[in-house]
Amino acid sequence: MIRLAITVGEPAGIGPDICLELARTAPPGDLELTFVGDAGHLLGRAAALGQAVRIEPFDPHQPAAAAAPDTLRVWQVDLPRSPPPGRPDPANALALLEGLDHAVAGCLDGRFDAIVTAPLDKGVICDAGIPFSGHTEYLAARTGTAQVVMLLVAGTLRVALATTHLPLRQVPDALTIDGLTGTLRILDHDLRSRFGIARPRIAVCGLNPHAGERGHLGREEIDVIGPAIVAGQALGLDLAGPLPADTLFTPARLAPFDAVLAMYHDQGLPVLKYAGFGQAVNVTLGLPIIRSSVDHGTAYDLAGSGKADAGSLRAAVTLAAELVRAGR
Ligand SMILES: NC(=O)c1ccc[n+]([C@@H]2O[C@H](COP(=O)([O-])OP(=O)(O)OC[C@H]3O[C@@H](n4cnc5c(N)ncnc54)[C@H](O)[C@@H]3O)[C@@H](O)[C@H]2O)c1
Ligand SMILES: N[C@H](C(=O)O)[C@H](O)COP(=O)(O)O
Repeated sequence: MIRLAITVGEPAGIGPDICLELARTAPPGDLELTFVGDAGHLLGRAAALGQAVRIEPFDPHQPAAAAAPDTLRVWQVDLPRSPPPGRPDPANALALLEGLDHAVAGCLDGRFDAIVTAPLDKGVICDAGIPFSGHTEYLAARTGTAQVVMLLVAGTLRVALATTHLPLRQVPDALTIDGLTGTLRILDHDLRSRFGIARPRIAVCGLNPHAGERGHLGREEIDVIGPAIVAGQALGLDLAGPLPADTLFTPARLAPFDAVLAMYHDQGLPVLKYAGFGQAVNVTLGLPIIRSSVDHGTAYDLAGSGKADAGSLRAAVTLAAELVRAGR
C-alpha cells in the first residue's frame, strides 16, 4: 500500500474542487489517499458543485486502505473561516500551514509515504504576516534541509530551477558557484536515485541573452555558471553549458538531455508549462521526504465552477506513487 497525504491548499481556490474530483473515482487499489483540510469546507464545495461525497475521518491507527469512490478520508484541520470561492482570507493562513506541518510530520514518522500538495496563495499567507515564498522553501525549512531543488516534469521534459521564488532583481546575486554546484549535485543524485536514470545528462542554461556573448552581455556565465559546471564535472556529473536558453529550449537541442537547469523561475517554467500545463508535476528534490505538487495555482476564476481540470493533481499523485515504489 502507498499512503499519500494530500493537502487541500487555499480553500478559496480550486484545491477543494480538484481534491473532490480526485476522490470521485476510486484510486488504484494500492493507493491510500488522506486529504488534509477542513471536512466542512470540502462538503460545502461539494454541495456547490452538485457532488455527493462521504467524509471518513482519518484515523492514524487504522491499517492503510483505499477509500471507496466518492469518499474522502480527511485529516481534519479546522479553518477559522470557510471562504467563498475566489475570496481568500488571511485568517486561514496558520491553519493552512498547520495542515502542511501535519503532512510533513506524518511523512517523517512513517505514517505516510509522500505528500502531494494542492496550490496555496503565497501572498495570502504573507498578508497574514507570515513570510512565505512557497511550499518548496517552507518544506526545506520544516525538515531542516539546507538546500532543495524545484523540478517540474512534463513527459520527458524536466526543468529544474537554480533560484525559485525571488524577485528578478535579486537573481544574479543569488547565483553562486557553491550554490549552483550544490543544485547540480542534488539534481544528478535524485535523477539517479528517484527517477532511475543511470547517468543523467544535464543542460545548464546561461543567465544572460546568448549566454552572455563571451562576456559582452553579462559576466555571470564566465564568473559563476561556467566554474560551477567545471566543479560539477570534476565530481563526475555529465553537464553541458552554459547554453543560451532561447535555443536550448527547442526539441532538437533538448533531445540529448535528461534535464535542464534554468537559472530562474520564468526562464524555465513558461517553456515547461507551454509544453505540459495541466499534466505537469512539480517535485521537490533534496528533501528527506517525497513531495509532489500540481503545475498550476489557485485559479480563483474557476473555483467552485466545476471547470477546474484535476489532471495535474492526478499526475502528481501518480508520480509520487512511482517515486515511492522506486525507493522501496
Ligand atoms: N503549487 C502551488 O502552490 C502553486 C503553483 C502555482 C501558482 N500558485 C499560486 O497561485 C496563485 C495564482 O497564480 P496564477 O494566477 O499565476 O496561476 P494559476 O495557475 O492559478 O492560473 C493561471 C490560469 O490557468 C488557469 N488554470 C489554472 N489551473 C487550472 C486547472 N486546474 N484547470 C483549468 N484551468 C486552470 C486559470 O483559470 C488561469 O486562467 C498565486 O498566488 C501563485 O503563487 C501556487
Ligand atoms: N513555482 C511553482 C509554479 O510556478 O508552478 C509554484 O509557484 C509552486 O511552488 P511551491 O511548490 O514552492 O509552492
